[in-house]
Amino acid sequence: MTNIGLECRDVTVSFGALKAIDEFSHQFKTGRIYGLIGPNGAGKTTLLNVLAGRLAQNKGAVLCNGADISAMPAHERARAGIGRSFQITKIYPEMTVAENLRIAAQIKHSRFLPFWNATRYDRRLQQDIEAMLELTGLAPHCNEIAGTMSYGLQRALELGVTLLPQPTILLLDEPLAGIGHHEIASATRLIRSAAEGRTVLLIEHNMDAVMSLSEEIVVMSNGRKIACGAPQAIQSDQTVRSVYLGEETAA
Ligand SMILES: Nc1ncnc2c1ncn2[C@@H]1O[C@H](COP(=O)(O)OP(=O)(O)OP(=O)(O)O)[C@@H](O)[C@H]1O
Repeated sequence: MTNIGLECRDVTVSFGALKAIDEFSHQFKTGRIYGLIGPNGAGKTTLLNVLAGRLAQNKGAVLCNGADISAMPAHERARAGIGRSFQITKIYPEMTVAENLRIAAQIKHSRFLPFWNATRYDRRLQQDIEAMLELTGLAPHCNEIAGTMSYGLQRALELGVTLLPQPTILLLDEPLAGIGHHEIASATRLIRSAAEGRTVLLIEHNMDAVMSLSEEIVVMSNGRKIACGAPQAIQSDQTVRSVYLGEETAA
C-alpha cells in the first residue's frame, strides 16, 4: 500500500493567457499536514479546486491513494475520500448542531445501511454523531441552533460535517479566517485532531498557525512550486523570504 495519499503530476490550469497553475507536482503523504502558502494570486485556491474536482486541469494528473482521479467529478471524489472544508456553507443555520450532524450521517449511511433495519440504522447514526460531537468539542452545544453560535463554533461544526464520511484526504481553505482571537487555539487543536491518519492540505494566511500546524510547507508563486520543506527551513529560505518581502514592499 502506498503512503502517498495525494499526488499532483505536472498539474497546469490556464485561464485564457494566464497560467494559474504551472506544472505543479508534489507527493502528499498520508498522516501529514501540508501548509500551502504563497502571495495573493499564487494559485493556492485554484489548486484546491482542482484537487476537489471543482475545476479541471488543462494538463497533468491527480492521483488519490494511487488511483488516477484526474477525470473524476467532485461528487465522485468525495466518495473516493476527498473532503473539503472552506466556509460554513455546509451547515443548516436554522437546525441544531446534532441535526446538522445527523443529516451528514444519513447521507453517509444511506448508501450502505438498509433503511428498513431502523434500529441498526439509528444506532449507527447515533454512534457517528456522538463521535463527531466529541472530536469537535461540540457536545455541550449539541442542542444549540447552529446559526446562533459563534463563528468559530460554526466552523467546528462545518469541519465535523466534512469529517463525518471519514475522508482520507482533507482540504482546508483558510480554516482560521474570521475566527475570533480567543477561539484560535481551540480551532488549531481541532485541526490537529482532525488530521490524524489523514493527508491534510491547508491554505492559511495566519503564518504562526500554519507554521505550527504543518509538518511540511509547500510554497507557490505565480502558479509554480518554488519551495517545499519543514517550516523552519522554509522560514529561513531566501527565495521564499524575497517573494513575501517583495509583496510587503509592494503593499
Ligand atoms: N475563474 C477564474 N477566472 C480567471 N482567472 C482566475 C479564476 N480563478 C482564479 N483566477 C486567477 O488565477 C490566479 C490564481 O488565483 P488563486 O485564487 O488560485 O490564488 P490564491 O493563491 O488562492 O490567492 P489568494 O491568496 O489571494 O486567495 C490569480 O491571478 C487569479 O486572478
